[in-house]
This record gives sequence, structure tokens and C-alpha cells, in this order.
Amino acid sequence: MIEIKGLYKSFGDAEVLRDINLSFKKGKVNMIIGQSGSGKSVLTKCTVGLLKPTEGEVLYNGKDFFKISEDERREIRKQMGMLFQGSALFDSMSVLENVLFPLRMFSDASTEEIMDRAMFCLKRVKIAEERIHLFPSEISGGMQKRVGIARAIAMKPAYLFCDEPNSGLDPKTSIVIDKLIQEITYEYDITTIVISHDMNSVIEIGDHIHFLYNGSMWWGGDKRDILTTQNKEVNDFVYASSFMAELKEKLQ
Ligand SMILES: Nc1ncnc2c1ncn2[C@@H]1O[C@H](COP(=O)(O)OP(=O)(O)OP(=O)(O)O)[C@@H](O)[C@H]1O
Repeated sequence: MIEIKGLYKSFGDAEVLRDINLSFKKGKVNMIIGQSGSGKSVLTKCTVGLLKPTEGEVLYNGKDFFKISEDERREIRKQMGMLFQGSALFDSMSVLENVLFPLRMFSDASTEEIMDRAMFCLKRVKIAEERIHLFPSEISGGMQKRVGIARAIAMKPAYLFCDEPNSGLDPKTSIVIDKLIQEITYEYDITTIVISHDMNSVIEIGDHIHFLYNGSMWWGGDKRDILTTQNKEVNDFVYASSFMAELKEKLQ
């Protein structure tokens, strides 16, 4: 579990996060949603230690990431898997080499064990063996995301951070990728954190949803609560599209 306590972040005079208190639960898909500029990325960067909060604590199993030793921090970092927006695969490496990369960098296992792990991860995300020698430019956007997920879980992470995992994908492929993230979260008991704008994703896979508004933790709940909450700002976000607004009218 990750807990954020009394977190503030300012850049110069601009306070972009204020008094954030929340927890990201183990074995659940924890979502951070909110309008553009609400502070989702800054909060995530503070959570993974890329940015130091101005005030407050980021606790990994009770230990403040910013107060522990560099060795302890390295151990926590090793347990973080990242799925970046746009997949961020290495173009010059094959699918297999992309998944082998973190294992070769950070694992002490033998060459054979590393290969077995990479093959297991690729199989888990349903990449056929005949595709593993292709390069990212030779596979579809959906497959690139699958490879990104395989790479993110290669080191058996306890924490999985996903930044807009289905940006650029068609609605059907988006659901497949969302479901894959959810299955992996439950199967391996990972604390998964997903940043998203996509209401379909929120409703499909959001176990715990944290809504940020102008740098504050405005609302929290699950995927059922978010459709029925009376919170104005959450409502404006959820029902922003004409499709969702129409659906709401039909349901009333
Ligand atoms: N390094 C920085 N220096 C100064 N201001 C920053 C920096 N990084 C982010 N900000 C500001 O912090 C605020 C929150 O930005 P952030 O990127 O977290 O928003 P977001 O919710 O992730 O937006 P989006 O959905 O568009 O990615 C914005 O006003 C942004 O300009």
C-alpha cells in the first residue's frame, strides 16, 4: 500500500498540489482522474520520487520514501513497473529485447532465467511467439501497449504506474488493454495506479477513484459512486461528453 499524507507541491510561488491525503490499495486498480492541469502528473511524479514534495509524506508500507536511505529507495524503485503514455518502447530493439531490457539491467538471474521470464511475460500479454522478433514500428498500437505491459511486469513489480494507458487506441482495443491491466493487478496482487481522462476506463476498471480538482483531492469513491455522486465538479467531469450527458438523462 502507498499512502500520501498532507502532501503539498509548489513550483516557485505556484502551489500546484495542496494537502493531498489518500491511499493506493494493494491488489486494486487505483485511478487518478481530473481535468487537464489538475495535478495528476505532478502527484504521480511525487509518488514515484521523481519530484520531491514541498511538504508531506509518501509512505511505502509505512516508510517515507523521502526519509529513507538511498539503498532503501533503490529497493522500492526496483519494485515499480511503469507503463508510459505512447508505450515508450525502444524503437531499435525487438519486442523481445524490449522486455529483456529491465531484466538485463536490474536482475541478478541467469541468462536462461531472464529469457524464461521475458517469454512468460510476453505470453501472459498474449504476444504470439512468431511476433517477438518484430520491431515496435512493425506492430499495432494495441500490441505496443501489450509489450509495454510485459516490460512493466518483467521485474515482478509490487507497484504498477500507468500513464493514460489507452491513449491513441480505438475503443475496443482500449477495453482489452484496460482489462489486461486489471487482470494483472488482481493476479499478481499489485498496487496499480492509473492516470486517466477516459470515463470508459474509470467505469470498466476503477476500484478506487481519486478525483483531483485544481490541485486538491476533491472526491474519492468507486466506479458506482462516481456515476451517482452529487459533487458538482465530479459531475461536470463525468458528464462532460454529450454521450454521457444523454445517458444520464435516459437513466433519470
Ligand atoms: N516542472 C514544473 N514547473 C512549473 N509548473 C509545473 C511543472 N510541472 C507541472 N506544473 C504545473 O502544475 C500544474 C499541474 O500539472 P500536471 O501536469 O500535474 O497536470 P495534469 O492533471 O497531469 O494535466 P494533463 O491531464 O494535461 O496531463 C499545471 O498548472 C502545470 O503547469
